[in-house]
Amino acid sequence: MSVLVQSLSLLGAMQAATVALMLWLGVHSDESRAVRSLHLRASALAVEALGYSTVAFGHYLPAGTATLGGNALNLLAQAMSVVALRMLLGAPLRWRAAVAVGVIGWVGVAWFAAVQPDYRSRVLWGSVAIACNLMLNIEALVRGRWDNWSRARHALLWIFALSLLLLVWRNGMLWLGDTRLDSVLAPSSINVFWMLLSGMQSLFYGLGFLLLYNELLQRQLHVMARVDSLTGVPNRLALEERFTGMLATDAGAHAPFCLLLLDIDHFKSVNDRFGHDCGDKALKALTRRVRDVLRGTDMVGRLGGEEFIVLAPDVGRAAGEALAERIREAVAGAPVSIDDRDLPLTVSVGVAEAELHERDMSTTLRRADKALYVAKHGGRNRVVVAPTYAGGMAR
Ligand SMILES: Nc1nc2c(ncn2[C@@H]2O[C@H](COP(=O)(O)OP(=O)(O)OP(=O)(O)O)[C@@H](O)[C@H]2O)c(=O)[nH]1
Repeated sequence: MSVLVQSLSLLGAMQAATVALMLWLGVHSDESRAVRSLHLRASALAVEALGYSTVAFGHYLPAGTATLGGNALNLLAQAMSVVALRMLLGAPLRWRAAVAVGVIGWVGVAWFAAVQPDYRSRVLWGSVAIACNLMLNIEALVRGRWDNWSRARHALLWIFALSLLLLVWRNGMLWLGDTRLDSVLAPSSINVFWMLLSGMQSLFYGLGFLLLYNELLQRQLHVMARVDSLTGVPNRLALEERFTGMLATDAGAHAPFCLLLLDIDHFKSVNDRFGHDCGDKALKALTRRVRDVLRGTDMVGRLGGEEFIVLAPDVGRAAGEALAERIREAVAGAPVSIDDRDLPLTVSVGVAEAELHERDMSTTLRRADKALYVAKHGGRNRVVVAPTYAGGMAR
């Protein structure tokens, strides 16, 4: 079976153009870094498709166009891809390094094509430039936190490692093998394999890129779904997940932990007197005030409205009550400053120690809520501890 390199180039061009279209049209348009990186990668693929086309139609173009133009387009596409991947990963873009690699790569290729024609040296020079780009990609992938490792990162790393191997194989065959070639268009198994595999590599890289984008998006959504958009603290879902996690640890390690339910007193009057906007700022200020009292292991989150929850690990009923007192005093101790206005705030707190038979947050929350009700009816700005199942209401 014989395959023309030109036919494979045309196939490579069509593959790159198809993946480019998929990346362009497959995501909704917004100004996020991830979408911009995807569009940049799509543009790189479009440039790559042009590069393949110059090789495919090289015979119809003026002499030297396929070599000089094709390599220029290819190196440009590579530089764009490096920046795109780094943008997606949030790594420093290194676009100067990517452009420098492209320019130096192209000057070398042009030198060994026009000034001192030598096909093997030309390929070697171009390969070193491609290898530098691959190393920039690999560096972006392996930097950062290891708990960010994902299937997409592994897949991309494999694709880049195999691309490096392909470069080594091609140069090894050209320098050590018997075949003497003078062009990528010359009919030979080395050229056919090179063209076939490099075309597939850009296809796989495009798909790996999309996979990584998808994973990052899912991660972002996971985080967004657990943050209260007004105050920036964990929301109810995050609190429930943390509670369940603490319950599992508690069951294993027999360490007690407490849930504190905080409710701002007479918050309606803040909204009524100073407006909803001022009320929002008061909620943010209160969150900061509570955070300042807590240890690093405690978690404060917003249940909704003017209600907050504090989850305090390794804290029994007595220590939970003391913590709630500290929070109450910190809030009541000094007014919060909002728009040059000093606003006195107080909170009522219901405290409940989680019990081992409670399977999720709602049961403990119900007991804390009853304690909070008692605190509100006892005059507000106070702490009440919920009874254990066996005992009565504690003060
Ligand atoms: N600004 C602002 N107000 C909110 C938000 N969520 C809930 N509220 C307000 O919080 C107030 C809660 O009022 P109530 O449930 O009557 O409670 P309260 O006035 O704090 O009285 P007590 O809890 O009984 O001390 C209502 O006015 C809500 O509109 C919010 O996100 N922003």
